[in-house]
Amino acid sequence: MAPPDPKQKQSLQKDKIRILLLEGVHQTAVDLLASRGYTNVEHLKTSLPEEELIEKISRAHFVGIRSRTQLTRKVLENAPKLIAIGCFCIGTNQVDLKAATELGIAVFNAPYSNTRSVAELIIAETIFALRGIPEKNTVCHRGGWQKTAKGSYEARGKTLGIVGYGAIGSQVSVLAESLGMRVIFFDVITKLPLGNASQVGSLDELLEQADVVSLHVPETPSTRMMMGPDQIARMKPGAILLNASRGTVVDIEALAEALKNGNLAGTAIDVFPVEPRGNEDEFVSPLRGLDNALLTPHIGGSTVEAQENIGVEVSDKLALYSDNGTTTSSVNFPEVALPGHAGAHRLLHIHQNIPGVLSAINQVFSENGINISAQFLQTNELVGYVVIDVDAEYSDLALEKLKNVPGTLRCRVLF
Ligand SMILES: NC(=O)C1=CN([C@@H]2O[C@H](COP(=O)(O)OP(=O)(O)OC[C@H]3O[C@@H](n4cnc5c(N)ncnc54)[C@H](O)[C@@H]3O)[C@@H](O)[C@H]2O)C=CC1
Ligand SMILES: O=C(O)CCC(=O)C(=O)O
Repeated sequence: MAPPDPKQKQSLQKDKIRILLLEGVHQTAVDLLASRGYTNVEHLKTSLPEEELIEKISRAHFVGIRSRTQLTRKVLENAPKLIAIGCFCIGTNQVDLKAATELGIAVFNAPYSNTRSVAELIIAETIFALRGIPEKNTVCHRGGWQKTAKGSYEARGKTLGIVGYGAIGSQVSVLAESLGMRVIFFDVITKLPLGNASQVGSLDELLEQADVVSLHVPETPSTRMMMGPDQIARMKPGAILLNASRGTVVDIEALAEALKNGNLAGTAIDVFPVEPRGNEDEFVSPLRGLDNALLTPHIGGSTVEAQENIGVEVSDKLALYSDNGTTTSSVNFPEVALPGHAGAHRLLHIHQNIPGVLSAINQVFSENGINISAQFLQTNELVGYVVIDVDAEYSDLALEKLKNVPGTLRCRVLF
Protein backbone atom coordinates (compact mmCIF):
# COMPACT_ATOMS: atom_id res chain seq x y z
CA MET A 1 0.00 0.00 0.00
CA ALA A 2 1.34 3.41 -0.90
CA PRO A 3 1.20 5.74 2.13
CA PRO A 4 -0.77 8.97 1.68
CA ASP A 5 1.21 11.94 0.43
CA PRO A 6 1.96 13.88 3.64
CA LYS A 7 2.72 16.99 1.63
CA GLN A 8 -0.99 17.41 1.00
CA LYS A 9 -1.81 17.78 4.70
CA GLN A 10 -2.18 21.31 5.94
CA SER A 11 -2.92 22.70 9.34
CA LEU A 12 -6.22 24.58 9.29
CA GLN A 13 -8.26 27.14 11.14
CA LYS A 14 -11.10 25.52 13.09
CA ASP A 15 -13.88 26.81 10.85
CA LYS A 16 -12.13 25.21 7.88
CA ILE A 17 -12.05 21.80 9.57
CA ARG A 18 -14.83 19.76 7.98
CA ILE A 19 -16.64 17.26 10.17
CA LEU A 20 -19.05 14.71 8.72
CA LEU A 21 -21.45 13.10 11.22
CA LEU A 22 -23.58 10.20 9.94
CA GLU A 23 -26.32 7.89 11.25
CA GLY A 24 -28.09 10.42 13.45
CA VAL A 25 -25.28 10.91 15.92
CA HIS A 26 -26.83 12.78 18.87
CA GLN A 27 -27.09 16.58 18.80
CA THR A 28 -24.86 16.73 21.92
CA ALA A 29 -21.97 15.93 19.58
CA VAL A 30 -22.73 18.92 17.36
CA ASP A 31 -23.18 21.15 20.41
CA LEU A 32 -19.92 20.08 22.02
CA LEU A 33 -18.00 20.56 18.78
CA ALA A 34 -19.53 24.01 18.35
CA SER A 35 -18.54 24.93 21.91
CA ARG A 36 -14.94 24.11 20.97
CA GLY A 37 -15.11 26.21 17.81
CA TYR A 38 -15.85 23.43 15.30
CA THR A 39 -18.87 24.68 13.40
CA ASN A 40 -18.21 23.24 9.95
CA VAL A 41 -20.30 20.13 10.63
CA GLU A 42 -22.47 18.17 8.20
CA HIS A 43 -24.94 16.17 10.30
CA LEU A 44 -26.84 13.43 8.43
CA LYS A 45 -29.49 11.02 9.74
CA THR A 46 -28.47 7.87 7.84
CA SER A 47 -25.40 6.05 6.64
CA LEU A 48 -24.48 6.57 2.99
CA PRO A 49 -24.06 4.26 -0.01
CA GLU A 50 -20.37 3.69 -0.68
CA GLU A 51 -20.08 6.08 -3.64
CA GLU A 52 -21.71 8.95 -1.78
CA LEU A 53 -19.67 8.17 1.33
CA ILE A 54 -16.44 8.33 -0.67
CA GLU A 55 -17.48 11.61 -2.23
CA LYS A 56 -18.20 13.21 1.15
CA ILE A 57 -15.34 11.66 3.12
CA SER A 58 -12.83 12.81 0.48
CA ARG A 59 -13.32 16.35 1.83
CA ALA A 60 -13.71 15.54 5.54
CA HIS A 61 -11.13 16.02 8.29
CA PHE A 62 -13.18 14.10 10.85
CA VAL A 63 -15.97 11.58 10.41
CA GLY A 64 -18.43 10.36 13.03
CA ILE A 65 -20.34 7.12 12.51
CA ARG A 66 -22.33 4.50 14.43
CA SER A 67 -22.46 0.78 13.66
CA ARG A 68 -23.88 0.91 10.12
CA THR A 69 -21.27 2.82 8.10
CA GLN A 70 -18.58 0.58 6.66
CA LEU A 71 -15.25 2.40 6.63
CA THR A 72 -13.36 -0.04 4.43
CA ARG A 73 -9.79 0.32 3.19
CA LYS A 74 -11.18 1.52 -0.14
CA VAL A 75 -13.21 4.24 1.56
CA LEU A 76 -10.31 5.31 3.79
CA GLU A 77 -7.86 5.42 0.89
CA ASN A 78 -10.20 7.97 -0.64
CA ALA A 79 -10.05 10.17 2.47
CA PRO A 80 -6.75 12.04 2.07
CA LYS A 81 -7.62 14.74 4.61
CA LEU A 82 -9.07 12.47 7.29
CA ILE A 83 -7.43 13.01 10.68
CA ALA A 84 -9.65 10.84 12.89
CA ILE A 85 -12.76 8.67 12.99
CA GLY A 86 -15.23 8.80 15.87
CA CYS A 87 -17.31 5.65 16.37
CA PHE A 88 -20.27 6.92 18.38
CA CYS A 89 -20.80 3.42 19.79
CA ILE A 90 -18.82 0.56 21.34
CA GLY A 91 -18.15 -1.69 18.34
CA THR A 92 -15.41 -0.73 15.89
CA ASN A 93 -15.74 -3.76 13.60
CA GLN A 94 -17.29 -1.50 10.92
CA VAL A 95 -13.92 0.25 10.51
CA ASP A 96 -10.94 -1.39 8.84
CA LEU A 97 -8.69 -0.59 11.81
CA LYS A 98 -5.54 -1.89 10.15
CA ALA A 99 -6.11 0.33 7.13
CA ALA A 100 -6.91 3.32 9.35
CA THR A 101 -3.71 2.78 11.33
CA GLU A 102 -1.56 2.32 8.24
CA LEU A 103 -2.99 5.53 6.83
CA GLY A 104 -2.29 7.42 10.05
CA ILE A 105 -5.96 7.95 10.95
CA ALA A 106 -6.82 7.75 14.66
CA VAL A 107 -10.01 5.94 15.70
CA PHE A 108 -11.97 6.68 18.87
CA ASN A 109 -15.10 5.12 20.35
CA ALA A 110 -17.26 5.21 23.49
CA PRO A 111 -16.44 1.95 25.25
CA TYR A 112 -18.88 2.23 28.17
CA SER A 113 -21.55 4.87 27.51
CA ASN A 114 -24.25 2.44 26.32
CA THR A 115 -23.25 -0.64 28.35
CA ARG A 116 -26.04 -0.23 30.88
CA SER A 117 -28.67 0.32 28.17
CA VAL A 118 -27.81 -2.98 26.48
CA ALA A 119 -27.73 -4.84 29.80
CA GLU A 120 -31.17 -3.55 30.79
CA LEU A 121 -32.64 -4.56 27.42
CA ILE A 122 -31.23 -8.07 27.85
CA ILE A 123 -32.81 -8.43 31.28
CA ALA A 124 -36.18 -7.29 29.93
CA GLU A 125 -35.88 -9.69 26.99
CA THR A 126 -34.93 -12.56 29.28
CA ILE A 127 -38.14 -12.11 31.27
CA PHE A 128 -40.28 -11.55 28.18
CA ALA A 129 -38.86 -14.57 26.35
CA LEU A 130 -39.24 -16.85 29.39
CA ARG A 131 -42.90 -15.81 29.61
CA GLY A 132 -43.58 -16.19 25.88
CA ILE A 133 -44.55 -12.53 25.68
CA PRO A 134 -43.52 -11.95 22.03
CA GLU A 135 -45.97 -14.63 20.89
CA LYS A 136 -48.76 -13.69 23.33
CA ASN A 137 -48.47 -10.05 22.30
CA THR A 138 -48.72 -10.93 18.61
CA VAL A 139 -51.73 -13.15 19.21
CA CYS A 140 -53.53 -10.35 21.09
CA HIS A 141 -52.83 -7.96 18.20
CA ARG A 142 -54.48 -10.48 15.88
CA GLY A 143 -57.57 -10.61 18.11
CA GLY A 144 -56.59 -13.88 19.81
CA TRP A 145 -56.37 -14.67 23.54
CA GLN A 146 -53.64 -17.01 24.73
CA LYS A 147 -54.22 -17.11 28.49
CA THR A 148 -52.14 -20.06 29.61
CA ALA A 149 -49.20 -20.83 31.92
CA LYS A 150 -47.89 -23.46 29.51
CA GLY A 151 -44.33 -22.69 28.43
CA SER A 152 -44.23 -19.66 30.75
CA TYR A 153 -41.51 -19.51 33.39
CA GLU A 154 -40.05 -17.28 36.11
CA ALA A 155 -36.49 -16.06 35.66
CA ARG A 156 -35.73 -16.97 39.27
CA GLY A 157 -33.71 -20.16 39.46
CA LYS A 158 -33.04 -20.38 35.71
CA THR A 159 -29.52 -20.55 34.34
CA LEU A 160 -28.31 -17.66 32.22
CA GLY A 161 -25.30 -18.43 30.03
CA ILE A 162 -23.36 -15.32 29.03
CA VAL A 163 -20.95 -15.57 26.12
CA GLY A 164 -18.38 -12.78 26.39
CA TYR A 165 -17.94 -11.54 29.96
CA GLY A 166 -16.79 -8.02 29.18
CA ALA A 167 -18.38 -4.69 30.06
CA ILE A 168 -21.89 -5.67 28.94
CA GLY A 169 -21.77 -9.39 29.80
CA SER A 170 -20.63 -8.73 33.36
CA GLN A 171 -23.26 -6.00 33.84
CA VAL A 172 -25.96 -8.43 32.65
CA SER A 173 -24.54 -10.96 35.10
CA VAL A 174 -25.03 -8.67 38.10
CA LEU A 175 -28.57 -7.68 37.09
CA ALA A 176 -29.55 -11.30 36.37
CA GLU A 177 -28.31 -12.45 39.76
CA SER A 178 -30.44 -9.80 41.40
CA LEU A 179 -33.44 -11.57 39.78
CA GLY A 180 -32.35 -14.84 41.35
CA MET A 181 -30.85 -16.35 38.20
CA ARG A 182 -27.84 -18.64 38.25
CA VAL A 183 -25.17 -17.19 35.97
CA ILE A 184 -22.49 -19.05 34.07
CA PHE A 185 -20.27 -17.50 31.44
CA PHE A 186 -17.79 -18.38 28.74
CA ASP A 187 -14.98 -16.06 27.71
CA VAL A 188 -11.69 -16.60 25.88
CA ILE A 189 -9.98 -14.79 28.74
CA THR A 190 -10.08 -15.90 32.36
CA LYS A 191 -12.29 -13.33 34.06
CA LEU A 192 -12.98 -12.52 37.67
CA PRO A 193 -16.62 -13.59 38.15
CA LEU A 194 -18.91 -11.01 39.75
CA GLY A 195 -21.27 -12.14 42.49
CA ASN A 196 -21.84 -15.89 42.34
CA ALA A 197 -21.32 -16.24 38.60
CA SER A 198 -18.95 -18.95 37.45
CA GLN A 199 -16.84 -19.30 34.33
CA VAL A 200 -17.15 -22.49 32.30
CA GLY A 201 -14.39 -23.96 30.17
CA SER A 202 -16.06 -24.10 26.77
CA LEU A 203 -18.95 -22.75 24.74
CA ASP A 204 -20.40 -26.25 24.49
CA GLU A 205 -20.44 -26.60 28.26
CA LEU A 206 -22.36 -23.34 28.53
CA LEU A 207 -24.84 -24.27 25.80
CA GLU A 208 -25.61 -27.59 27.45
CA GLN A 209 -26.46 -25.98 30.80
CA ALA A 210 -28.11 -22.64 30.04
CA ASP A 211 -31.86 -21.99 29.85
CA VAL A 212 -31.11 -18.60 28.34
CA VAL A 213 -27.97 -17.87 26.28
CA SER A 214 -26.97 -14.24 25.77
CA LEU A 215 -24.19 -13.20 23.39
CA HIS A 216 -21.90 -10.27 24.24
CA VAL A 217 -18.81 -10.77 22.12
CA PRO A 218 -17.29 -8.33 19.61
CA GLU A 219 -17.31 -9.12 15.89
CA THR A 220 -13.98 -10.81 15.19
CA PRO A 221 -12.90 -13.78 13.06
CA SER A 222 -13.28 -15.98 16.18
CA THR A 223 -16.89 -14.93 16.85
CA ARG A 224 -18.16 -14.98 13.27
CA MET A 225 -20.90 -17.63 13.11
CA MET A 226 -19.92 -18.89 16.55
CA MET A 227 -23.59 -19.86 16.97
CA GLY A 228 -23.97 -22.09 13.90
CA PRO A 229 -26.34 -25.05 13.42
CA ASP A 230 -24.22 -27.34 15.65
CA GLN A 231 -24.10 -24.87 18.53
CA ILE A 232 -27.81 -24.07 18.25
CA ALA A 233 -28.56 -27.82 18.26
CA ARG A 234 -26.46 -28.18 21.40
CA MET A 235 -28.67 -25.77 23.37
CA LYS A 236 -31.16 -27.30 25.80
CA PRO A 237 -34.54 -28.14 24.24
CA GLY A 238 -36.82 -25.17 24.79
CA ALA A 239 -33.94 -22.80 25.55
CA ILE A 240 -33.82 -19.15 24.52
CA LEU A 241 -31.13 -17.35 22.50
CA LEU A 242 -30.51 -13.61 22.86
CA ASN A 243 -28.20 -11.65 20.59
CA ALA A 244 -27.43 -7.96 21.04
CA SER A 245 -23.79 -8.24 19.95
CA ARG A 246 -23.33 -8.41 16.17
CA GLY A 247 -25.43 -10.04 13.46
CA THR A 248 -22.56 -12.09 12.10
CA VAL A 249 -22.23 -14.03 15.37
CA VAL A 250 -25.37 -16.13 14.77
CA ASP A 251 -26.35 -18.23 11.75
CA ILE A 252 -29.72 -16.58 11.32
CA GLU A 253 -31.10 -19.28 8.98
CA ALA A 254 -30.22 -22.02 11.48
CA LEU A 255 -31.85 -19.98 14.24
CA ALA A 256 -35.04 -19.52 12.20
CA GLU A 257 -35.14 -23.27 11.63
CA ALA A 258 -34.72 -24.06 15.35
CA LEU A 259 -37.56 -21.67 16.20
CA LYS A 260 -39.84 -23.16 13.56
CA ASN A 261 -39.26 -26.75 14.61
CA GLY A 262 -39.63 -25.91 18.31
CA ASN A 263 -36.09 -26.85 19.38
CA LEU A 264 -35.76 -23.36 20.80
CA ALA A 265 -38.65 -21.73 22.66
CA GLY A 266 -37.81 -18.21 21.69
CA THR A 267 -35.27 -15.61 20.75
CA ALA A 268 -34.64 -11.90 21.03
CA ILE A 269 -32.44 -10.47 18.32
CA ASP A 270 -31.26 -6.86 18.14
CA VAL A 271 -28.54 -7.20 15.50
CA PHE A 272 -28.69 -8.74 12.04
CA PRO A 273 -26.26 -9.86 9.35
CA VAL A 274 -27.79 -7.23 7.07
CA GLU A 275 -29.40 -4.16 8.57
CA PRO A 276 -31.27 -1.35 6.79
CA ARG A 277 -29.25 1.80 6.17
CA GLY A 278 -31.89 4.00 7.71
CA ASN A 279 -35.45 3.96 9.02
CA GLU A 280 -36.92 4.33 5.52
CA ASP A 281 -35.38 1.10 4.18
CA GLU A 282 -37.07 -2.31 4.40
CA PHE A 283 -35.89 -4.78 7.04
CA VAL A 284 -35.51 -8.25 5.52
CA SER A 285 -34.86 -11.31 7.69
CA PRO A 286 -35.78 -15.02 7.86
CA LEU A 287 -36.99 -14.27 11.41
CA ARG A 288 -39.79 -12.01 10.19
CA GLY A 289 -43.18 -13.55 10.85
CA LEU A 290 -41.98 -15.90 13.61
CA ASP A 291 -44.13 -15.11 16.63
CA ASN A 292 -41.61 -16.43 19.16
CA ALA A 293 -38.90 -14.08 17.86
CA LEU A 294 -38.67 -10.66 19.52
CA LEU A 295 -36.98 -8.46 16.94
CA THR A 296 -35.57 -5.02 17.66
CA PRO A 297 -33.87 -2.67 15.18
CA HIS A 298 -30.37 -2.54 16.70
CA ILE A 299 -31.47 -0.35 19.59
CA GLY A 300 -29.56 -2.04 22.41
CA GLY A 301 -27.61 1.17 22.98
CA SER A 302 -30.34 3.54 21.77
CA THR A 303 -31.50 5.26 24.92
CA VAL A 304 -31.58 9.00 25.42
CA GLU A 305 -29.05 8.72 28.23
CA ALA A 306 -26.61 6.61 26.26
CA GLN A 307 -26.82 8.66 23.07
CA GLU A 308 -26.42 11.98 24.89
CA ASN A 309 -23.38 10.65 26.73
CA ILE A 310 -21.86 9.06 23.64
CA GLY A 311 -22.30 12.31 21.69
CA VAL A 312 -20.33 14.20 24.30
CA GLU A 313 -17.72 11.51 24.94
CA VAL A 314 -16.68 10.85 21.36
CA SER A 315 -16.86 14.43 20.10
CA ASP A 316 -14.76 15.47 23.10
CA LYS A 317 -12.12 12.91 22.10
CA LEU A 318 -12.16 14.21 18.51
CA ALA A 319 -11.93 17.85 19.61
CA LEU A 320 -9.11 17.09 22.04
CA TYR A 321 -7.16 15.21 19.38
CA SER A 322 -7.72 18.07 16.96
CA ASP A 323 -6.84 20.75 19.54
CA ASN A 324 -3.78 19.32 21.21
CA GLY A 325 -3.01 15.85 19.81
CA THR A 326 -4.14 13.79 22.81
CA THR A 327 -4.96 10.21 21.80
CA THR A 328 -6.03 8.78 25.16
CA SER A 329 -8.31 5.74 24.71
CA SER A 330 -7.84 5.61 20.92
CA VAL A 331 -8.56 2.07 19.74
CA ASN A 332 -5.77 1.96 17.15
CA PHE A 333 -3.22 4.68 17.98
CA PRO A 334 -0.44 4.89 20.53
CA GLU A 335 -1.98 6.62 23.53
CA VAL A 336 -0.53 9.96 24.56
CA ALA A 337 -2.12 12.33 27.10
CA LEU A 338 -0.64 15.72 26.28
CA PRO A 339 -0.37 18.91 28.33
CA GLY A 340 -1.27 22.28 26.81
CA HIS A 341 1.25 23.99 24.55
CA ALA A 342 0.72 27.66 25.35
CA GLY A 343 3.37 29.83 23.72
CA ALA A 344 4.69 27.04 21.51
CA HIS A 345 3.60 25.51 18.24
CA ARG A 346 2.98 21.78 18.37
CA LEU A 347 3.98 19.41 15.55
CA LEU A 348 2.21 16.06 15.35
CA HIS A 349 4.06 13.49 13.30
CA ILE A 350 2.54 10.07 12.59
CA HIS A 351 4.82 7.63 10.85
CA GLN A 352 5.26 3.99 9.96
CA ASN A 353 6.94 2.20 12.83
CA ILE A 354 10.08 1.29 10.90
CA PRO A 355 13.76 1.73 11.79
CA GLY A 356 15.33 5.10 11.05
CA VAL A 357 12.30 7.39 11.21
CA LEU A 358 13.00 8.73 14.68
CA SER A 359 16.60 9.59 13.96
CA ALA A 360 15.51 11.28 10.72
CA ILE A 361 13.00 13.35 12.70
CA ASN A 362 15.61 14.37 15.25
CA GLN A 363 17.99 15.25 12.42
CA VAL A 364 15.45 17.76 11.08
CA PHE A 365 15.73 19.67 14.34
CA SER A 366 19.47 19.40 14.86
CA GLU A 367 20.37 20.24 11.25
CA ASN A 368 18.09 23.28 11.18
CA GLY A 369 18.97 24.55 14.65
CA ILE A 370 15.36 24.28 15.87
CA ASN A 371 15.03 24.18 19.62
CA ILE A 372 12.59 21.58 21.00
CA SER A 373 10.73 22.70 24.11
CA ALA A 374 8.92 19.40 24.70
CA GLN A 375 8.78 16.03 22.99
CA PHE A 376 6.50 13.03 23.43
CA LEU A 377 6.78 9.67 21.71
CA GLN A 378 4.64 6.58 21.70
CA THR A 379 4.56 3.66 19.29
CA ASN A 380 2.50 0.59 18.60
CA GLU A 381 3.11 -2.30 16.24
CA LEU A 382 2.24 -0.30 13.12
CA VAL A 383 2.75 3.39 13.81
CA GLY A 384 4.85 5.81 15.78
CA TYR A 385 3.43 9.08 17.08
CA VAL A 386 5.82 11.90 17.90
CA VAL A 387 4.67 15.22 19.30
CA ILE A 388 7.15 18.08 19.32
CA ASP A 389 6.65 21.58 20.74
CA VAL A 390 8.78 24.31 19.15
CA ASP A 391 9.01 28.10 19.10
CA ALA A 392 6.31 29.54 16.85
CA GLU A 393 8.83 31.01 14.39
CA TYR A 394 10.18 27.56 13.51
CA SER A 395 7.00 25.57 13.03
CA ASP A 396 6.54 26.23 9.29
CA LEU A 397 10.07 25.15 8.50
CA ALA A 398 9.86 22.10 10.77
CA LEU A 399 6.51 21.06 9.27
CA GLU A 400 7.88 21.29 5.75
CA LYS A 401 10.93 19.23 6.62
CA LEU A 402 9.02 16.66 8.67
CA LYS A 403 6.64 15.99 5.80
CA ASN A 404 9.63 14.83 3.77
CA VAL A 405 10.87 12.30 6.33
CA PRO A 406 10.54 8.86 4.71
CA GLY A 407 7.82 6.80 6.45
CA THR A 408 5.69 9.86 7.25
CA LEU A 409 1.93 9.13 7.21
CA ARG A 410 0.40 12.32 8.55
CA CYS A 411 1.94 15.52 9.85
CA ARG A 412 0.19 18.64 11.08
CA VAL A 413 0.90 21.64 13.24
CA LEU A 414 -1.22 23.13 16.02
CA PHE A 415 -0.95 26.82 16.84
N1 LIG B 1 -26.88 -3.96 20.29
C1 LIG B 1 -26.27 -2.84 20.53
O1 LIG B 1 -26.82 -1.76 20.34
C2 LIG B 1 -24.88 -2.88 21.06
C3 LIG B 1 -24.03 -3.90 20.73
N2 LIG B 1 -22.76 -3.93 21.24
C4 LIG B 1 -21.90 -5.08 20.90
O2 LIG B 1 -21.57 -5.76 22.10
C5 LIG B 1 -20.21 -6.14 22.02
C6 LIG B 1 -19.66 -6.37 23.40
O3 LIG B 1 -19.54 -5.13 24.06
P1 LIG B 1 -18.69 -5.00 25.42
O4 LIG B 1 -19.18 -5.92 26.44
O5 LIG B 1 -18.62 -3.57 25.74
O6 LIG B 1 -17.26 -5.50 24.91
P2 LIG B 1 -16.03 -5.98 25.79
O7 LIG B 1 -14.86 -5.88 24.91
O8 LIG B 1 -16.04 -5.29 27.10
O9 LIG B 1 -16.36 -7.52 26.06
C7 LIG B 1 -16.30 -8.52 25.07
C8 LIG B 1 -15.91 -9.82 25.74
O10 LIG B 1 -15.98 -10.86 24.76
C9 LIG B 1 -14.86 -11.71 24.98
N3 LIG B 1 -14.61 -12.49 23.76
C10 LIG B 1 -13.99 -12.08 22.63
N4 LIG B 1 -13.96 -13.10 21.74
C11 LIG B 1 -14.57 -14.15 22.31
C12 LIG B 1 -14.87 -15.47 21.89
N5 LIG B 1 -14.51 -15.91 20.69
N6 LIG B 1 -15.51 -16.28 22.75
C13 LIG B 1 -15.87 -15.85 24.00
N7 LIG B 1 -15.62 -14.59 24.45
C14 LIG B 1 -14.99 -13.76 23.62
C15 LIG B 1 -13.74 -10.78 25.36
O11 LIG B 1 -12.69 -11.45 26.01
C16 LIG B 1 -14.48 -9.80 26.27
O12 LIG B 1 -14.45 -10.22 27.62
C17 LIG B 1 -19.55 -5.00 21.25
O13 LIG B 1 -18.36 -5.39 20.64
C18 LIG B 1 -20.61 -4.64 20.24
O14 LIG B 1 -20.41 -5.38 19.07
C19 LIG B 1 -22.31 -2.95 22.08
C20 LIG B 1 -23.13 -1.91 22.41
C21 LIG B 1 -24.45 -1.75 21.89
O1 LIG C 1 -26.27 2.66 18.53
C1 LIG C 1 -25.64 2.27 17.55
O2 LIG C 1 -25.74 2.77 16.46
C2 LIG C 1 -24.69 1.10 17.65
C3 LIG C 1 -24.64 0.47 18.99
C4 LIG C 1 -23.65 -0.62 18.95
O3 LIG C 1 -23.88 -1.64 18.34
C5 LIG C 1 -22.36 -0.44 19.60
O4 LIG C 1 -22.23 0.47 20.45
O5 LIG C 1 -21.43 -1.21 19.31
